[in-house]
Amino acid sequence: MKILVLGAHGQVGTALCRLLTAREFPHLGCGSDTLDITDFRSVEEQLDRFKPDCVINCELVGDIDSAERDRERSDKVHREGVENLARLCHERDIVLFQLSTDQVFDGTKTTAYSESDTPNPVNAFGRSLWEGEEAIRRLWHKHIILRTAWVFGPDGDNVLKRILRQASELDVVRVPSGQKGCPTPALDVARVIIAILEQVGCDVDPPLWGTYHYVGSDVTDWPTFAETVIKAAKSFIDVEAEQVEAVDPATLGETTSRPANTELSTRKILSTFGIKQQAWRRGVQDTLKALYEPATGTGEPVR
Ligand SMILES: NC(=O)C1=CN([C@@H]2O[C@H](COP(=O)(O)OP(=O)(O)OC[C@H]3O[C@@H](n4cnc5c(N)ncnc54)[C@H](OP(=O)(O)O)[C@@H]3O)[C@@H](O)[C@H]2O)C=CC1
Ligand SMILES: Cc1cn([C@H]2C[C@H](O)[C@@H](COP(=O)(O)OP(=O)(O)O[C@H]3O[C@@H](C)C(=O)[C@@H](O)[C@H]3O)O2)c(=O)[nH]c1=O
Repeated sequence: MKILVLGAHGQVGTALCRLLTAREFPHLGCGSDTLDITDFRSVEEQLDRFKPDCVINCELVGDIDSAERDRERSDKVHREGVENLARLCHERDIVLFQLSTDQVFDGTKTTAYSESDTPNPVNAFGRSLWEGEEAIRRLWHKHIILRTAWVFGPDGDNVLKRILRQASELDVVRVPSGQKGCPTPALDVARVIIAILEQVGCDVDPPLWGTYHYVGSDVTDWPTFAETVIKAAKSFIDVEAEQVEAVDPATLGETTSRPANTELSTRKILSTFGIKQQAWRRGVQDTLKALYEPATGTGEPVR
């Protein structure tokens, strides 16, 4: 199977390309410098040049606050770009693997969201990704939409790295209160993508196309995540921070509302593909090793 990875220089894209190389999958990774998803002509040309069997879209523009400030940009990448991609994949019979987000849900549920729960995004970011998902469902049945959340890892920028920066400089690490979710190591997302691809590539009957959730176990909040990171980091670096404080998100510069609870259920991915959730705490250890012991960290921890 020949694979085209879009967003190849991001957290998930980097981990994925590394794994694809290690497992000898023929693939091509493109960053925004080589392929801008909003340049419809270039996307078409690249598909016709490389002729992939599968496109994995790991693109993401900005974050939740920047998507709110520049809705047009967010719509262009997450909705229009994805819609175009789905149309082109349909025309060429290419499997489309799209990553999506917990932010499609409104957070009012008190238990975990399953794939059959109806999305109701509360911010522009979640809305544009949800509309991108819907375009795929409308246009091309040979797709996998994989929703994940709170992604962290050694590559790119993320909350874990922000916490480490604060912890090495300040006495108190401040993180947002009032949000529950499931942190997910980027490397685990990459492994899950490959595990799914290996199975959908086998022409199983009934077909396994559709929407799935994968997140790390178990559900937590930012203060608990920060405490875990700081405790683990003490084995690797000098840590100043003695305390984690949960604060009003607005005081950290958050200008956009986030859902209060985005716990995602992973029952469907387990029952369909046999993919088990991994503990995010393990991912914290692995990430710290990859950051501070790069010579011993292979990027693919042994489980
Ligand atoms: N990060 C998270 O917490 C979560 C992520 N996800 C999903 O996982 C996926 C990967 O996320 P993650 O790896 O963290 O994202 P990153 O922000 O780390 O990487 C996204 C990549 O997308 C590329 N990109 C942005 N705009 C364009 C464009 N117009 N054309 C082509 N490429 C573009 C950027 O490329 P370049 O660097 O070359 O500019 C960037 O490297 C996303 O689809 C996202 O929806 C879901 C839930 C949570
Ligand atoms: C800038 C800053 C933010 N924060 C807060 C803001 C936010 O509530 C939390 C997480 O920040 P993030 O940058 O991950 O962004 P945020 O945009 O909240 O997170 C989301 O990203 C998108 C892509 C998703 O799909 C979600 O699953 C989720 O991971 O950290 C700090 O604690 N310290 C800081 O210095």
